[in-house]
Amino acid sequence: MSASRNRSPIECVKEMLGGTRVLRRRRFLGVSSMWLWLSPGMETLHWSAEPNPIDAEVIVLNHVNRLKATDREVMIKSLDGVRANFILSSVDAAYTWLLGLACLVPLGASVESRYRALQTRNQYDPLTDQWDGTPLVKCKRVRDYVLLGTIGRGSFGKVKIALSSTDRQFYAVKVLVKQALRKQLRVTAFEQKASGEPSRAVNLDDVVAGGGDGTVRQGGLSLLADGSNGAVGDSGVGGGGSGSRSGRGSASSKTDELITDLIPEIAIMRTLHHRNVVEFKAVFNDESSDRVYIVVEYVSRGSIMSSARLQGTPPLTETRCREVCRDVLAGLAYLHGQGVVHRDIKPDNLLHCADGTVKISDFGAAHLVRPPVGQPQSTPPVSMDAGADGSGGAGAPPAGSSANGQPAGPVGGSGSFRDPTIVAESSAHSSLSPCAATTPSGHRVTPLREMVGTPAFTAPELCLFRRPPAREAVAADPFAVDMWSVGATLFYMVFGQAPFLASSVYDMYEAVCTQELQLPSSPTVSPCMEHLLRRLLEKDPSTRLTLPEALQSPWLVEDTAAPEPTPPLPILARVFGRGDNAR
Ligand SMILES: Nc1ncnc2c1ncn2[C@@H]1O[C@H](COP(=O)(O)OP(=O)(O)OP(=O)(O)O)[C@@H](O)[C@H]1O
Repeated sequence: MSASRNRSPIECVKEMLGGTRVLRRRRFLGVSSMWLWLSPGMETLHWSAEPNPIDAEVIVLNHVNRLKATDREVMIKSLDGVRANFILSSVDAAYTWLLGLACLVPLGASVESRYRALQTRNQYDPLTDQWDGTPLVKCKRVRDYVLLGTIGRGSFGKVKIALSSTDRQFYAVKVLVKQALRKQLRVTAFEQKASGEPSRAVNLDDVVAGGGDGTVRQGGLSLLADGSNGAVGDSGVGGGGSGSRSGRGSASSKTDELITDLIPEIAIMRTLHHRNVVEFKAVFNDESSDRVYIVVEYVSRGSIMSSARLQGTPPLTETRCREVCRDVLAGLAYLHGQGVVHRDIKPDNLLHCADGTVKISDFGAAHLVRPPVGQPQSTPPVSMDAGADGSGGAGAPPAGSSANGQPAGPVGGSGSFRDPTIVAESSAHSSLSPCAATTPSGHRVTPLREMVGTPAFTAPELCLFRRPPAREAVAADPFAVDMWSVGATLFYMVFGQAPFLASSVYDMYEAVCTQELQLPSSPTVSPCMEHLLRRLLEKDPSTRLTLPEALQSPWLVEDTAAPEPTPPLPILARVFGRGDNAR
């Protein structure tokens, strides 16, 4: 029996969300290659020859009255008169799509398969399905999210795909192991002290470890922040959703506030809303398993590339690099406008949706250097150099914090809790609590820690051994570090290798700081792209291309001015019947 026959419908649906390359049969013109994918809400099927399509064709699955698979071909027909035939890469793939689609079309639709009767489609409920042989009811739950398979691994833990039992959509859940976080926050505390930032990290060790003061570990799951508007109750973690309700006292609430506020990834992500930035959904603190769960939008095609190897990765075409670069710069323009430096832009942290849109992910190294544009500063500025002896700066507490360095109440923008179990809400207006400082020009910034991000993509001014000049450079334009990373990422995408190669982390930092940039001879890139790469990878941040300049670079805009001719997409409805391809 082939692999796909063992797949549950929900696994087929997950594959359809990521999309696949297909040949589309056209009556007179043979076949044409295109991308086929399921919408995140699982209501419509789309196909297009182009990534980022504005004219993708669509079938509303609720209108489908016939599905048929024969060998590698899947035929879909709808009551609207739309009919489409797709040839998949294998018989298995065709069966996977048929089985997935069969769950999503009306029960009255006829579903024909040469291979097997599709009994499972009657009254299909994904929550009664199984994942990898385990019934969903037995899978671990985090509140309403049923944790399914692992889709990625990072330094703090795994990233899981999860199904929400409320809206029945997929999400990505980042599982942070508090032990790893605690180590990181200790480092942060040390760095804050070394850099003269007023350190709030005095409580972190106890807080993140849970139970450090003997009162916070109460064996329950709490929602720390969410991105929705609905009221939220408390429930637990466990098989079948029978979690225990935790009686959370003030110590636990305080723990939650501190975790939400002090894990920068959470504090920053919950304020962000942009089509090129992965959307935050919720965060839970599980006191019993020593984990924090961050729920975010599921980006179904995953990373655009893995940079696990420094060289030898198959490169992307220059055209695809341009599309990715446009999306990344649009996302970064938004982030920088919000006062956020990402600091870990690399191919692995750029995720692509089924329709080809690229989203910036992983805010684990992100830093808020100033309030969003247009938002008043809420604390008196502190001199960048103040407190270099570790005394905690000029004595001004961070925004939103009390004099003793504890967060002062809710950190959500509304300033009040909707529900006692919600510690803070996702809000575009949330005020974070950075430790502030001012540049000589009066621009308020937060000192940036050195040695963040990934060495091959890290800007020279963040390299540890160049500390004294680097600090000035970072203060002058803290956002320039992201522009370097965009340059290094673009280099990696087009050449399949990092701009500087080295055999150790130290050598890599040295190469980044001192080695001259050499472009490989193959593949050849356009002069405009070469110019952009060289300008982004300028070692001196004061002469490096800025984001507004990059957005105007000829390489990026040339294609907009004169788009490559693309043949109009054939609309099968015109061939086979009445068309209804409007989105
Ligand atoms: N929202 C998402 N949708 C789909 N896949 C995701 C999502 N978030 C993360 N992933 C996958 O998980 C991998 C690891 O995620 P992430 O980079 O957030 O973890 P991390 O611990 O921050 O990693 P790092 O060690 O690079 O800091 C990503 O490279 C990606 O493949």
